[in-house]
Amino acid sequence: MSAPIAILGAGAWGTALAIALARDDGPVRLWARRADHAGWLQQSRHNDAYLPGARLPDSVTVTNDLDQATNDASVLLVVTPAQHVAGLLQQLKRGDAPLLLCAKGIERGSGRLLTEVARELAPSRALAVLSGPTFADEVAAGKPTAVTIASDDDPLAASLVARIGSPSFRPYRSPDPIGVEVAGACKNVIAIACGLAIGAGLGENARAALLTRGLAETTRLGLALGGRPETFAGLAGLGDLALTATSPRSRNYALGLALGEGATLDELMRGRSSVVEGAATAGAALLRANRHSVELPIAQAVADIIEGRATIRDAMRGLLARPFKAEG
Ligand SMILES: NC(=O)C1=CN([C@@H]2O[C@H](COP(=O)(O)OP(=O)(O)OC[C@H]3O[C@@H](n4cnc5c(N)ncnc54)[C@H](O)[C@@H]3O)[C@@H](O)[C@H]2O)C=CC1
Ligand SMILES: O=C(CO)COP(=O)(O)O
Repeated sequence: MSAPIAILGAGAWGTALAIALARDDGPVRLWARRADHAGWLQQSRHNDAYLPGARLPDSVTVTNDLDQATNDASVLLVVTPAQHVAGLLQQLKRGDAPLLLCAKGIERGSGRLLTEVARELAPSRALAVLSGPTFADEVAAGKPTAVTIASDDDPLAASLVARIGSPSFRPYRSPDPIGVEVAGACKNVIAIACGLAIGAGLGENARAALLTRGLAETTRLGLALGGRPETFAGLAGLGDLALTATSPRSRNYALGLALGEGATLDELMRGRSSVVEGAATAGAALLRANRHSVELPIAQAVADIIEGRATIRDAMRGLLARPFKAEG
């Protein structure tokens, strides 16, 4: 029997990962923040609030007790929204089980990548990052999916691939956690921009241009932070962008689409429980990029719209008025 895997966060993605990783030979523990939610999940085996239609296998135990979830676990998957990762890590006891960071975002206010947050708050633990084109409902349904697992520690990445991989959930190893993180965080911002373009009637040419130039600016930021160029053409880069920035099933793209069609951010966020990571990451990515003198025009436009500094029309006009330059 393998050691338990702990999945910290019982939203759509944590639930889908629990289902994908459940095996007869190794228990999975799923930690939910709220006791009532944990109790309901454990009893009903369904997560109607975040992933309707999926069923938790019997080898998954749900708890809201963090110590119980993490005790003796071989690895802790961190699957809360990015802005809550620091809060979660602060509650973790010291330990040496590695962290596999599965959230996609950059910390608002500090501009920190999640590996940087984890290095500061959980210094005793080895780190890896999981990212890629992964709609949670498809993973939960066992549809074929490929992801990147990246770590500076190659034996750790290899052991995670061996434990997590299956014919329908195929992890590829990468030595570039920084590139993978930057790609996964920024694709949400670019997806908002692509939704905005379609919602505002600018057309599919405009969306393709935003997607491509969005990947170029993401790559610039990633390289400035120490990432590798090939990562941005991989699953966590182009792969996830192709999925998220073209599908109304993406929450980020759908937010942009609705804003472009005239809804207000207030209307779209009011009473909402599911996360739209790109809304917070747009400003956080800019903050980080400014420190490295990297220009992110598309993220700037998205942040200006989301943070109320520009109308969609003015922000898009600003992008179109930029000087012509060499591609790259
Ligand atoms: N849903 C998806 O298809 C995928 C999501 N992700 C990433 O996984 C992360 C989690 O997303 P989802 O599971 O989709 O979220 P979700 O929108 O389904 O659920 C939100 C989750 O956040 C939790 N939460 C709210 N406030 C919190 C707090 N203060 N502290 C801790 N947790 C809190 C809620 O309890 C809930 O579990 C995000 O970074 C997302 O980008 C990555 C790949 C796929
Ligand atoms: O990260 C995702 C797919 O890879 C999910 O995207 P959304 O958060 O935009 O729904």
